[in-house]
Amino acid sequence: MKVTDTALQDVKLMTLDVHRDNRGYFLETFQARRYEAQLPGYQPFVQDNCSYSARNVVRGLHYQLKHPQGKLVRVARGEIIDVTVDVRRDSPQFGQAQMVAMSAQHFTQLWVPPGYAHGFVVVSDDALVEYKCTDFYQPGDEVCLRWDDPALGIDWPVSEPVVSEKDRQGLSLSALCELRSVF
Ligand SMILES: Cc1cn([C@H]2C[C@H](O)[C@@H](COP(=O)(O)OP(=O)(O)O[C@H]3O[C@@H](C)C(=O)[C@@H](O)[C@H]3O)O2)c(=O)[nH]c1=O
Repeated sequence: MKVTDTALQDVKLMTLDVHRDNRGYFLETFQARRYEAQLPGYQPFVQDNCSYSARNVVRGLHYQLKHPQGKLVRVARGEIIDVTVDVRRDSPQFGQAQMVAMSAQHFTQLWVPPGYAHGFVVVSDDALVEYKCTDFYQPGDEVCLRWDDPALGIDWPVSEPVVSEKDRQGLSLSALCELRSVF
């Protein structure tokens, strides 16, 4: 497994080792000892998620305030542009966002540590996104950062986004700063 730094501290892009033979291929998508050694802020995973989306679907940007989740994200089918935003209280890179292209074809995986908001847009006909989480889903603790807040400077590669009602109601980064001061 090759681990590559990204523009955001502690967010890592992995390229998985693929073992091919005449039957097809095999790959390890998680191995506790190896990931523990290589992922900053690693904690054991307690939940596995999977979402299926059509082209132009935007999900995010989500995080949990009191129970932040680290996420190990993999695209099992299709292609996405993954977006992470540092929302860690007191972080010097607070509010910084980055886009990372990920596809099933390239066998990549992204480590999004606790304290980062996460989302993605589907840029293929459809996409199956699987991710492991280091804490349980707690809807009452979830914060939704508005995906298209201009303050984030994210140039989403989508002209007709399909967005949930919840995500349309997301908070701006400045509203988040006010919320931050409460906790
Ligand atoms: C996230 C989640 C949702 N749900 C339910 C709630 C709701 O009825 C339905 C759809 O939920 P959402 O609209 O929040 O799904 P979605 O927009 O796909 O939410 C996900 O977005 C990506 C970007 C992430 O990073 C994830 O952590 C998660 O927040 O599934 C669970 O039961 N468990 C979960 O862990």
